Amino acid sequence: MLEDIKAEVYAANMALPANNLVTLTWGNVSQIDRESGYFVIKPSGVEYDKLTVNDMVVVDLEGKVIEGNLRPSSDTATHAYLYKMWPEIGGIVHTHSKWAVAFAQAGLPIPAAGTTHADTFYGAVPVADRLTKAEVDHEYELNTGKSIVRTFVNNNINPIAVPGVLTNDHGPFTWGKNAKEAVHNAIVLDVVAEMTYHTRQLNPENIEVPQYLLDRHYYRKHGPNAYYGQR
Ligand SMILES: O=C(CO)[C@@H](O)[C@H](O)COP(=O)(O)O
Repeated sequence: MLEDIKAEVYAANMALPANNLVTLTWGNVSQIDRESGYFVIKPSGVEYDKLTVNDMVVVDLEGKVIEGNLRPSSDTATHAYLYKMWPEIGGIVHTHSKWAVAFAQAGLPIPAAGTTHADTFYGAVPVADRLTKAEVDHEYELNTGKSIVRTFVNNNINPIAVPGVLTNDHGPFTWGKNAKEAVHNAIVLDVVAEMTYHTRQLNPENIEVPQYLLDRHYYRKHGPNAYYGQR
């Protein structure tokens, strides 16, 4: 099982540069095996063109390395916290995709400006609170995870309906049932960030998609009555 997940996580990590979501060694993808409680994540700081499936690191939810010779991603504690708090997610992606990072650095959420957004995110993609100096100085990555969950709890946002967030001053995290779906959501997030930036330039008065259209487009793809694509 973990060998299969290693292959999926490796492929998902390689999809980040392939889709222009990262530069250099930025970003990371993981996927959890809920039976064992272990998750597989990319190693820290390894160039993507040098990465191999055997470099993937298996860690437990405390971040302890279970299998692998390399240090796991520096964001491992963020992934672990999200897996602990949200048992229904199976894969997590962090990128530095440029349009989403622009919104994150501006401290702005990405509003649901159209159906492209609504297909994947049932509402605005929120921006988490700026971390305090104390949160950065001590357990930064864990506190990044806590800021994400706090944002969803305090704003009553369902993380399954809105599978992404902008960490303030930093960049996007997305998630899904597995690593592949989390990468899909990361791709959509950056596309809609760029679209929304231009939409706001053209007509800031017309930025929010009406609720009835948000409902139609989201539930066309999600939920028991979904009819998008093939069975
Ligand atoms: O946010 C950052 C750097 O600003 C990190 O998330 C890097 O983007 C990836 O780190 P590793 O996963 O290679 O440790």
